[in-house]
Amino acid sequence: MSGSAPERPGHDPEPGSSRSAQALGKAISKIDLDGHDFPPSPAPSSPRNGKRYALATELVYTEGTDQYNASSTPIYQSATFKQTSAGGEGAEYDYTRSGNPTRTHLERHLAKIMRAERALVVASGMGALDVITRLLRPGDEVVTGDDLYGGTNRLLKYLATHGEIIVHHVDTTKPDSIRRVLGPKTAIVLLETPTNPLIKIVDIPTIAKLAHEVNPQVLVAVDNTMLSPLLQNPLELGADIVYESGTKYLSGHHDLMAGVLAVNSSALGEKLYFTINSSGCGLAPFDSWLLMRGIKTLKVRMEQQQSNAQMIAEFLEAHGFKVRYPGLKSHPQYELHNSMARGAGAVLSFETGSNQVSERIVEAAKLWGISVSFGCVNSLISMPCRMSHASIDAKTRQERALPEDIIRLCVGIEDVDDLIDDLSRALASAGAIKITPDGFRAVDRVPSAKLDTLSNNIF
Ligand SMILES: Cc1ncc(COP(=O)(O)O)c(C=O)c1O
Ligand SMILES: N[C@@H](CCSC[C@H](N)C(=O)O)C(=O)O
Repeated sequence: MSGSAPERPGHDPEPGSSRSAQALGKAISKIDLDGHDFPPSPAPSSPRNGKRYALATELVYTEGTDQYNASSTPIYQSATFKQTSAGGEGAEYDYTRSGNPTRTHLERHLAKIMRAERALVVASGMGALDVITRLLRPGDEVVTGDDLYGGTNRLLKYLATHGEIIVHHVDTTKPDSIRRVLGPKTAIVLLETPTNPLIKIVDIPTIAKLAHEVNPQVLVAVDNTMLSPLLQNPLELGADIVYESGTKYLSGHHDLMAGVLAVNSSALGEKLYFTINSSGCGLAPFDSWLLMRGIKTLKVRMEQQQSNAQMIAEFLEAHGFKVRYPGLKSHPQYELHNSMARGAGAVLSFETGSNQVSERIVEAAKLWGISVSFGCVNSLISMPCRMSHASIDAKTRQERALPEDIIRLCVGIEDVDDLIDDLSRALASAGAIKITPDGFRAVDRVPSAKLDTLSNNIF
């Protein structure tokens, strides 16, 4: 029999028939068979051109230029690169401080996932902030928050003391308090959101717009360490520079230190690169390789950490603790956070009303390691005022209403029931809970006057 098969409603054309070929042709006309719409990976220049894969795919998909097609980009553990001519013309690399193939591969991969024109990697998160602050000149002003990572506060204090930089610490949850200090001398507005450790949310789009209106030269820099590019893209919210501690979620295993910077202006990217090359803080080849490896599992790690964190936050809140976590509807800036981010992250904090009780909880926990930092696959517990934020003096901590008893939980990927059991045991043995007919409740040690002050102060 010749000719096409008769059309039968509800049935697919027979495979191999010309009708089936037509249907296939129609379907695949929508498919970019040669992949022309997709940028190579890592994208060499502007990853914003053309079609993009979903982030989950982009995180793991990379193509290198390795001569043996190595699946994992090799570690170019070499300080120098031989040149083919005395003038070194045409050579991409000469010296690892200036550039290294493993680092370049990582930077291009990061530019793609951070939706940036250019990404740069340095030796630590503080190194990244240091590179940004080298843009400042004596007399310049920086506007920043009153709840900041301790190390950030320390570097800014150093610059104020030794670098003739004027630093304004204001409540960045209130754009009006930023407006009041913005002026012609403002060079950088430096934001953290959620803040570490009070988990306050800062409105990046409103503040960026405001700062650029008052002074178009202002650079809005956002520390995105608490969320990572998986959950928030500050460049798309109006920031000029985003930086992160790669020591945290991006690497995920607490086995390296790294800092990441990303921008959408090539001129700004060149300035930052100039400082990195001049000061020699570029990330080493081995750490670049290790960070590249960590990034591939960012999504699976972060999703598990975040879902564990949500359950732990709800557990603590349900038992009467005052919990700070943007995944809780009780967070006063829940809506604002969700307007900017795709998730709440995995860092939360809570108070007990007593330094001694907090100390006992931290020391009684077993699965929760007593450690600074966050973003690791293991769960961590800490008292910020004694640990990560100890470099902020006690008087300043008090002025900024940083509760001394605050406990920070940085949730890992373990089984959530094990984490909750371990925490419950620690709460019980520290005397932080009392038995009730329905189970247990937090012992209320917070004086009501203090609670009023706290609720006026966002919480
Ligand atoms: C929010 C935040 N930003 C920056 C840093 C600095 O990163 P690093 O320790 O990699 O220098 C940290 C922690 O150290 C941090 O918590
Ligand atoms: N001793 C260190 C403390 C690092 S804190 C690391 C991390 N940002 C956190 O918030 O836990 C220092 O003085 O910097």
